[in-house]
Amino acid sequence: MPKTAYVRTKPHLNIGTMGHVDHGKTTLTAAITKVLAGRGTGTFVPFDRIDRAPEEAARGITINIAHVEYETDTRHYAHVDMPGHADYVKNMVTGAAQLDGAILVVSALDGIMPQTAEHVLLARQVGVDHIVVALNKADAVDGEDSELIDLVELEVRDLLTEHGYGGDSAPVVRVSGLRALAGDPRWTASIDALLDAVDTYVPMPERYLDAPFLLPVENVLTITGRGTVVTGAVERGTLRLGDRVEVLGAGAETVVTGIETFGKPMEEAQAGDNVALLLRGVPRDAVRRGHVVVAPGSVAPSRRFTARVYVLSGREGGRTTPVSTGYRPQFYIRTADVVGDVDLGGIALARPGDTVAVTVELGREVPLEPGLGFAVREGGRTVAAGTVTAVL
Ligand SMILES: Nc1nc2c(ncn2[C@@H]2O[C@H](COP(=O)(O)OP(=O)(O)OP(=O)(O)O)[C@@H](O)[C@H]2O)c(=O)[nH]1
Ligand SMILES: [Mg+2]
Repeated sequence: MPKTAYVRTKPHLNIGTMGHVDHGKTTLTAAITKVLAGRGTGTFVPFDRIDRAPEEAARGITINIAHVEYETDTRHYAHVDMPGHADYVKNMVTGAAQLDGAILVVSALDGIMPQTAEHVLLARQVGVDHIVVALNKADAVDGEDSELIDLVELEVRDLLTEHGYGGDSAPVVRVSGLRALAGDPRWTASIDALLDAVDTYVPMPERYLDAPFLLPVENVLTITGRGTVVTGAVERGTLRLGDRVEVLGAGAETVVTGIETFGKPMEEAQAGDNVALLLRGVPRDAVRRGHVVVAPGSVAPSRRFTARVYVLSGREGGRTTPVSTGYRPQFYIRTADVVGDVDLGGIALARPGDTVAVTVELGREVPLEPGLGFAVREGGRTVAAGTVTAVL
Protein backbone atom coordinates (compact mmCIF):
# COMPACT_ATOMS: atom_id res chain seq x y z
CA MET A 1 0.00 0.00 0.00
CA PRO A 2 1.48 3.39 -0.91
CA LYS A 3 2.16 5.65 2.04
CA THR A 4 -0.01 8.77 2.42
CA ALA A 5 1.87 11.90 1.47
CA TYR A 6 2.51 14.64 4.01
CA VAL A 7 0.05 17.50 3.52
CA ARG A 8 1.21 20.89 4.73
CA THR A 9 -1.91 22.42 6.27
CA LYS A 10 -0.56 24.20 9.35
CA PRO A 11 2.67 26.05 10.14
CA HIS A 12 5.38 23.65 11.33
CA LEU A 13 7.51 24.31 14.43
CA ASN A 14 10.24 22.38 16.21
CA ILE A 15 10.04 22.20 19.97
CA GLY A 16 11.41 19.94 22.68
CA THR A 17 11.46 19.03 26.34
CA MET A 18 14.62 19.78 28.30
CA GLY A 19 15.54 19.80 31.98
CA HIS A 20 17.17 17.89 34.79
CA VAL A 21 17.27 14.10 34.89
CA ASP A 22 14.07 12.47 36.20
CA HIS A 23 12.03 15.68 36.28
CA GLY A 24 9.53 14.02 33.95
CA LYS A 25 10.37 15.06 30.35
CA THR A 26 9.57 11.73 28.75
CA THR A 27 6.41 11.21 30.81
CA LEU A 28 5.24 14.69 29.80
CA THR A 29 6.02 14.02 26.14
CA ALA A 30 3.93 10.84 26.28
CA ALA A 31 1.13 12.74 28.06
CA ILE A 32 1.09 15.44 25.37
CA THR A 33 0.69 12.82 22.63
CA LYS A 34 -2.07 11.15 24.64
CA VAL A 35 -4.05 14.36 25.14
CA LEU A 36 -3.71 15.27 21.45
CA ALA A 37 -4.64 11.76 20.37
CA GLY A 38 -7.81 12.37 22.40
CA ARG A 39 -8.46 15.48 20.30
CA GLY A 40 -7.77 13.51 17.13
CA THR A 41 -4.74 15.58 16.08
CA GLY A 42 -1.96 13.24 17.16
CA THR A 43 -1.00 9.64 17.72
CA PHE A 44 -0.37 8.43 21.26
CA VAL A 45 3.30 7.48 21.76
CA PRO A 46 3.72 5.52 25.01
CA PHE A 47 6.55 6.35 27.43
CA ASP A 48 8.65 3.31 26.56
CA ARG A 49 8.58 4.10 22.85
CA ILE A 50 10.05 7.58 23.26
CA ASP A 51 13.48 6.92 24.78
CA ARG A 52 14.20 4.03 22.40
CA ALA A 53 17.49 3.82 20.48
CA PRO A 54 17.24 4.94 16.85
CA GLU A 55 18.32 1.74 15.11
CA GLU A 56 15.10 1.12 13.18
CA ALA A 57 14.69 1.79 9.50
CA ALA A 58 12.42 -1.09 8.62
CA ARG A 59 9.34 1.01 7.90
CA GLY A 60 11.04 3.24 5.40
CA ILE A 61 13.16 6.27 5.87
CA THR A 62 11.72 7.18 9.25
CA ILE A 63 13.13 9.83 11.46
CA ASN A 64 15.03 9.49 14.73
CA ILE A 65 12.63 7.91 17.21
CA ALA A 66 13.35 10.55 19.85
CA HIS A 67 11.16 12.87 17.74
CA VAL A 68 7.40 12.67 17.95
CA GLU A 69 4.97 14.69 15.87
CA TYR A 70 1.58 16.11 16.74
CA GLU A 71 -0.79 18.94 15.89
CA THR A 72 -2.68 21.46 17.94
CA ASP A 73 -5.59 23.39 16.42
CA THR A 74 -3.24 25.90 14.84
CA ARG A 75 0.13 24.20 14.37
CA HIS A 76 2.07 21.09 13.43
CA TYR A 77 4.94 20.28 15.81
CA ALA A 78 7.98 18.04 15.77
CA HIS A 79 8.95 17.43 19.39
CA VAL A 80 12.31 16.13 20.51
CA ASP A 81 12.63 14.68 24.01
CA MET A 82 16.09 15.48 25.30
CA PRO A 83 17.61 13.34 28.03
CA GLY A 84 18.58 15.12 31.24
CA HIS A 85 21.64 13.08 32.10
CA ALA A 86 24.87 15.08 31.97
CA ASP A 87 26.44 12.71 29.40
CA TYR A 88 23.74 13.63 26.96
CA VAL A 89 24.27 17.34 27.08
CA LYS A 90 26.05 17.18 23.74
CA ASN A 91 22.86 15.80 22.17
CA MET A 92 21.05 18.62 23.84
CA VAL A 93 23.48 21.10 22.29
CA THR A 94 22.91 19.86 18.77
CA GLY A 95 19.25 18.98 19.28
CA ALA A 96 18.45 22.35 20.73
CA ALA A 97 20.15 24.12 17.86
CA GLN A 98 17.08 23.41 15.76
CA LEU A 99 14.42 24.33 18.29
CA ASP A 100 12.01 27.20 17.69
CA GLY A 101 11.00 26.99 21.34
CA ALA A 102 11.53 24.72 24.33
CA ILE A 103 9.50 23.31 27.20
CA LEU A 104 11.68 23.45 30.30
CA VAL A 105 10.51 20.69 32.62
CA VAL A 106 11.11 21.41 36.30
CA SER A 107 9.96 19.07 39.04
CA ALA A 108 7.96 21.01 41.60
CA LEU A 109 9.30 18.58 44.20
CA ASP A 110 12.98 19.26 43.48
CA GLY A 111 13.14 22.76 42.02
CA ILE A 112 16.10 23.94 39.96
CA MET A 113 18.87 21.40 39.68
CA PRO A 114 22.26 21.60 37.87
CA GLN A 115 21.03 20.46 34.45
CA THR A 116 18.02 22.78 34.67
CA ALA A 117 20.44 25.69 34.73
CA GLU A 118 22.84 24.18 32.21
CA HIS A 119 20.05 23.55 29.70
CA VAL A 120 18.76 27.12 30.01
CA LEU A 121 22.26 28.45 29.41
CA LEU A 122 22.83 26.18 26.41
CA ALA A 123 19.42 26.99 24.96
CA ARG A 124 20.31 30.68 25.07
CA GLN A 125 23.62 29.98 23.38
CA VAL A 126 22.29 27.84 20.54
CA GLY A 127 19.60 30.38 19.72
CA VAL A 128 16.41 29.11 21.36
CA ASP A 129 14.51 32.35 21.90
CA HIS A 130 11.41 31.17 23.77
CA ILE A 131 11.02 28.91 26.80
CA VAL A 132 7.73 27.75 28.32
CA VAL A 133 8.04 26.18 31.77
CA ALA A 134 6.22 23.00 32.73
CA LEU A 135 6.24 22.90 36.51
CA ASN A 136 5.78 19.14 36.60
CA LYS A 137 4.78 16.71 39.38
CA ALA A 138 2.35 19.38 40.62
CA ASP A 139 0.13 16.47 41.74
CA ALA A 140 2.73 15.64 44.39
CA VAL A 141 2.86 19.10 45.98
CA ASP A 142 -0.84 19.71 46.50
CA GLY A 143 -2.32 20.88 49.78
CA GLU A 144 0.09 21.94 52.50
CA ASP A 145 3.05 21.99 50.11
CA SER A 146 1.48 24.59 47.84
CA GLU A 147 3.84 27.29 49.15
CA LEU A 148 6.73 25.15 48.00
CA ILE A 149 5.54 25.22 44.41
CA ASP A 150 5.20 29.03 44.56
CA LEU A 151 8.84 29.22 45.63
CA VAL A 152 9.95 26.91 42.84
CA GLU A 153 8.07 29.08 40.34
CA LEU A 154 9.87 32.22 41.61
CA GLU A 155 13.19 30.42 41.41
CA VAL A 156 12.56 29.35 37.81
CA ARG A 157 11.48 32.84 36.77
CA ASP A 158 14.72 34.22 38.28
CA LEU A 159 16.77 31.64 36.39
CA LEU A 160 15.13 32.60 33.10
CA THR A 161 15.67 36.31 33.73
CA GLU A 162 19.31 35.69 34.60
CA HIS A 163 19.76 34.18 31.12
CA GLY A 164 17.86 36.87 29.26
CA TYR A 165 14.55 35.05 28.86
CA GLY A 166 12.26 37.55 30.55
CA GLY A 167 11.23 35.38 33.47
CA ASP A 168 8.38 37.70 34.43
CA SER A 169 6.46 37.15 31.21
CA ALA A 170 7.34 33.52 30.42
CA PRO A 171 4.42 31.13 30.94
CA VAL A 172 4.90 28.79 33.90
CA VAL A 173 2.25 26.08 33.79
CA ARG A 174 1.67 23.65 36.66
CA VAL A 175 1.23 20.19 35.21
CA SER A 176 1.31 16.51 36.01
CA GLY A 177 2.49 14.40 33.12
CA LEU A 178 1.97 11.25 35.14
CA ARG A 179 -1.62 11.98 36.16
CA ALA A 180 -2.53 13.23 32.68
CA LEU A 181 -1.15 10.00 31.25
CA ALA A 182 -3.45 8.15 33.66
CA GLY A 183 -6.40 10.12 32.23
CA ASP A 184 -7.15 12.25 35.31
CA PRO A 185 -9.30 15.13 33.90
CA ARG A 186 -7.86 17.81 36.17
CA TRP A 187 -4.35 17.07 34.93
CA THR A 188 -5.37 16.43 31.33
CA ALA A 189 -6.58 20.03 31.43
CA SER A 190 -3.12 21.08 32.65
CA ILE A 191 -1.60 19.64 29.46
CA ASP A 192 -4.17 21.57 27.38
CA ALA A 193 -3.08 24.72 29.22
CA LEU A 194 0.59 23.95 28.53
CA LEU A 195 -0.08 23.41 24.81
CA ASP A 196 -2.05 26.67 24.64
CA ALA A 197 0.92 28.44 26.22
CA VAL A 198 3.27 26.94 23.61
CA ASP A 199 0.88 27.86 20.77
CA THR A 200 0.62 31.46 21.86
CA TYR A 201 4.00 32.23 23.47
CA VAL A 202 6.36 30.66 20.90
CA PRO A 203 6.10 32.76 17.72
CA MET A 204 6.37 31.30 14.26
CA PRO A 205 10.02 31.93 13.35
CA GLU A 206 11.09 33.47 10.08
CA ARG A 207 11.94 30.71 7.60
CA TYR A 208 14.51 31.44 4.92
CA LEU A 209 12.86 29.48 2.13
CA ASP A 210 14.68 31.26 -0.71
CA ALA A 211 18.19 30.79 0.71
CA PRO A 212 20.38 27.94 -0.65
CA PHE A 213 19.41 24.62 0.94
CA LEU A 214 21.28 23.54 4.12
CA LEU A 215 20.64 20.55 6.41
CA PRO A 216 23.03 19.51 9.21
CA VAL A 217 23.10 15.70 9.38
CA GLU A 218 21.85 14.35 12.71
CA ASN A 219 21.66 10.65 11.91
CA VAL A 220 22.58 8.23 9.14
CA LEU A 221 20.62 5.06 8.35
CA THR A 222 20.72 2.40 5.65
CA ILE A 223 17.70 0.92 3.94
CA THR A 224 18.61 -2.38 2.38
CA GLY A 225 18.20 -2.19 -1.37
CA ARG A 226 17.51 1.52 -1.42
CA GLY A 227 20.56 3.31 -0.14
CA THR A 228 21.76 5.71 2.50
CA VAL A 229 19.43 8.02 4.38
CA VAL A 230 20.35 11.11 6.36
CA THR A 231 18.01 12.79 8.84
CA GLY A 232 17.90 16.25 10.36
CA ALA A 233 16.07 19.57 10.39
CA VAL A 234 16.34 21.82 7.34
CA GLU A 235 18.14 24.96 8.51
CA ARG A 236 17.29 26.99 5.42
CA GLY A 237 16.12 26.81 1.83
CA THR A 238 13.91 24.40 -0.06
CA LEU A 239 14.68 21.00 -1.55
CA ARG A 240 12.65 19.18 -4.21
CA LEU A 241 12.71 15.53 -5.05
CA GLY A 242 15.40 14.94 -7.70
CA ASP A 243 17.46 18.00 -6.69
CA ARG A 244 21.25 17.69 -6.65
CA VAL A 245 23.01 18.20 -3.32
CA GLU A 246 26.55 18.25 -2.03
CA VAL A 247 27.41 16.43 1.22
CA LEU A 248 30.09 18.56 2.88
CA GLY A 249 32.44 16.36 4.86
CA ALA A 250 31.77 13.32 2.70
CA GLY A 251 33.07 14.99 -0.46
CA ALA A 252 30.08 13.62 -2.37
CA GLU A 253 27.64 15.17 -4.81
CA THR A 254 24.44 13.26 -5.52
CA VAL A 255 20.71 13.35 -6.20
CA VAL A 256 17.97 13.18 -3.54
CA THR A 257 15.67 10.30 -4.55
CA GLY A 258 13.38 10.31 -1.51
CA ILE A 259 12.13 12.85 1.04
CA GLU A 260 10.05 11.91 4.07
CA THR A 261 8.82 13.55 7.23
CA PHE A 262 7.66 11.26 10.03
CA GLY A 263 7.30 8.37 7.60
CA LYS A 264 5.23 10.35 5.09
CA PRO A 265 6.68 11.07 1.65
CA MET A 266 6.93 14.67 0.53
CA GLU A 267 7.73 16.39 -2.78
CA GLU A 268 9.45 19.33 -1.19
CA ALA A 269 11.24 19.93 2.12
CA GLN A 270 11.37 23.44 3.53
CA ALA A 271 13.35 25.30 6.16
CA GLY A 272 12.20 24.08 9.57
CA ASP A 273 11.05 20.64 8.41
CA ASN A 274 12.36 17.52 10.13
CA VAL A 275 13.18 15.21 7.28
CA ALA A 276 14.87 12.05 6.08
CA LEU A 277 16.63 12.25 2.70
CA LEU A 278 17.47 9.25 0.55
CA LEU A 279 20.79 9.90 -1.22
CA ARG A 280 21.52 8.04 -4.45
CA GLY A 281 24.78 6.09 -4.62
CA VAL A 282 26.36 7.42 -1.43
CA PRO A 283 27.98 4.63 0.64
CA ARG A 284 26.79 4.40 4.26
CA ASP A 285 30.36 4.81 5.58
CA ALA A 286 30.93 8.04 3.67
CA VAL A 287 28.40 10.10 5.66
CA ARG A 288 28.41 10.92 9.36
CA ARG A 289 26.57 13.03 11.89
CA GLY A 290 28.07 16.50 11.63
CA HIS A 291 28.28 16.52 7.84
CA VAL A 292 26.12 19.10 6.11
CA VAL A 293 23.91 18.61 3.04
CA VAL A 294 23.83 21.77 0.90
CA ALA A 295 22.86 23.09 -2.52
CA PRO A 296 25.96 22.37 -4.67
CA GLY A 297 28.56 25.14 -4.54
CA SER A 298 26.54 27.29 -2.14
CA VAL A 299 28.84 26.97 0.88
CA ALA A 300 32.62 26.97 1.22
CA PRO A 301 33.60 25.27 4.49
CA SER A 302 36.47 26.72 6.51
CA ARG A 303 38.70 26.00 9.49
CA ARG A 304 39.57 29.42 10.96
CA PHE A 305 37.27 31.94 12.55
CA THR A 306 37.10 34.62 15.19
CA ALA A 307 34.48 34.42 17.92
CA ARG A 308 33.19 35.98 21.08
CA VAL A 309 33.26 33.34 23.78
CA TYR A 310 31.80 33.27 27.27
CA VAL A 311 33.78 31.01 29.65
CA LEU A 312 31.34 29.38 32.09
CA SER A 313 31.99 29.89 35.77
CA GLY A 314 32.49 26.99 38.16
CA ARG A 315 29.03 27.65 39.56
CA GLU A 316 27.58 27.13 36.07
CA GLY A 317 29.31 23.76 35.78
CA GLY A 318 32.32 25.16 33.93
CA ARG A 319 36.03 25.26 34.72
CA THR A 320 37.53 26.53 37.95
CA THR A 321 40.88 27.43 36.33
CA PRO A 322 41.61 29.87 33.46
CA VAL A 323 42.54 28.92 29.89
CA SER A 324 45.36 30.32 27.78
CA THR A 325 46.47 30.26 24.13
CA GLY A 326 47.04 26.66 23.01
CA TYR A 327 43.90 25.40 24.76
CA ARG A 328 42.41 22.59 22.61
CA PRO A 329 38.81 21.69 23.50
CA GLN A 330 35.97 20.23 21.37
CA PHE A 331 33.71 22.60 19.43
CA TYR A 332 30.05 21.67 18.93
CA ILE A 333 28.91 23.47 15.80
CA ARG A 334 25.46 22.55 14.44
CA THR A 335 25.60 18.73 14.63
CA ALA A 336 29.40 18.56 14.28
CA ASP A 337 31.88 17.85 17.06
CA VAL A 338 35.36 19.11 16.07
CA VAL A 339 38.58 19.73 17.98
CA GLY A 340 39.96 23.29 17.78
CA ASP A 341 43.00 25.32 18.83
CA VAL A 342 42.22 28.52 20.72
CA ASP A 343 44.32 31.68 20.38
CA LEU A 344 43.57 34.47 22.88
CA GLY A 345 45.61 37.07 20.95
CA GLY A 346 46.97 39.71 23.31
CA ILE A 347 45.25 38.37 26.43
CA ALA A 348 47.24 36.08 28.71
CA LEU A 349 44.35 34.28 30.38
CA ALA A 350 40.58 33.85 30.07
CA ARG A 351 39.09 33.20 33.49
CA PRO A 352 35.82 31.44 34.27
CA GLY A 353 33.09 34.09 34.01
CA ASP A 354 35.01 36.16 31.36
CA THR A 355 33.80 36.99 27.86
CA VAL A 356 36.75 37.08 25.44
CA ALA A 357 37.52 37.50 21.72
CA VAL A 358 39.36 34.47 20.34
CA THR A 359 40.68 33.03 17.08
CA VAL A 360 39.98 29.33 16.54
CA GLU A 361 41.57 26.86 14.15
CA LEU A 362 39.45 23.72 13.79
CA GLY A 363 40.80 20.23 13.11
CA ARG A 364 38.70 20.02 9.96
CA GLU A 365 36.63 22.25 7.72
CA VAL A 366 32.99 22.94 8.54
CA PRO A 367 30.52 25.47 7.11
CA LEU A 368 30.79 28.63 9.21
CA GLU A 369 29.16 32.03 9.12
CA PRO A 370 29.01 35.12 11.34
CA GLY A 371 26.34 34.78 14.02
CA LEU A 372 26.54 30.99 14.22
CA GLY A 373 26.44 29.82 17.84
CA PHE A 374 28.50 26.96 19.27
CA ALA A 375 29.34 25.25 22.54
CA VAL A 376 32.81 24.36 23.80
CA ARG A 377 33.22 21.13 25.75
CA GLU A 378 36.03 19.40 27.55
CA GLY A 379 36.08 16.13 29.50
CA GLY A 380 32.34 15.63 29.06
CA ARG A 381 31.16 19.03 30.28
CA THR A 382 30.33 22.37 28.72
CA VAL A 383 33.01 24.94 29.56
CA ALA A 384 32.19 27.81 27.23
CA ALA A 385 29.68 29.05 24.70
CA GLY A 386 30.31 31.38 21.80
CA THR A 387 29.25 33.07 18.58
CA VAL A 388 31.24 33.29 15.34
CA THR A 389 32.15 36.93 14.58
CA ALA A 390 34.12 36.44 11.33
CA VAL A 391 35.24 33.59 9.09
CA LEU A 392 38.94 33.83 8.12
N1 LIG B 1 4.24 12.34 40.89
C1 LIG B 1 4.66 12.47 39.64
N2 LIG B 1 5.69 11.75 39.17
C2 LIG B 1 6.09 11.93 37.90
C3 LIG B 1 5.45 12.86 37.06
N3 LIG B 1 6.07 12.84 35.85
C4 LIG B 1 7.03 11.91 35.93
N4 LIG B 1 7.07 11.35 37.16
C5 LIG B 1 7.96 10.29 37.61
O1 LIG B 1 9.30 10.77 37.59
C6 LIG B 1 10.21 9.76 37.15
C7 LIG B 1 11.01 10.26 35.97
O2 LIG B 1 10.17 10.47 34.85
P1 LIG B 1 10.75 10.55 33.36
O3 LIG B 1 9.64 10.99 32.50
O4 LIG B 1 11.48 9.33 32.99
O5 LIG B 1 11.81 11.72 33.54
P2 LIG B 1 12.85 12.32 32.46
O6 LIG B 1 12.94 13.75 32.77
O7 LIG B 1 12.43 11.91 31.09
O8 LIG B 1 14.19 11.59 32.85
P3 LIG B 1 15.55 11.47 31.97
O9 LIG B 1 15.17 11.23 30.54
O10 LIG B 1 16.27 10.31 32.55
O11 LIG B 1 16.28 12.77 32.16
C8 LIG B 1 9.34 8.55 36.83
O12 LIG B 1 9.35 7.69 37.94
C9 LIG B 1 7.97 9.13 36.63
O13 LIG B 1 6.93 8.25 36.88
C10 LIG B 1 4.35 13.63 37.59
O14 LIG B 1 3.74 14.47 36.91
N5 LIG B 1 4.02 13.39 38.87
MG1 LIG C 1 13.55 10.91 29.57
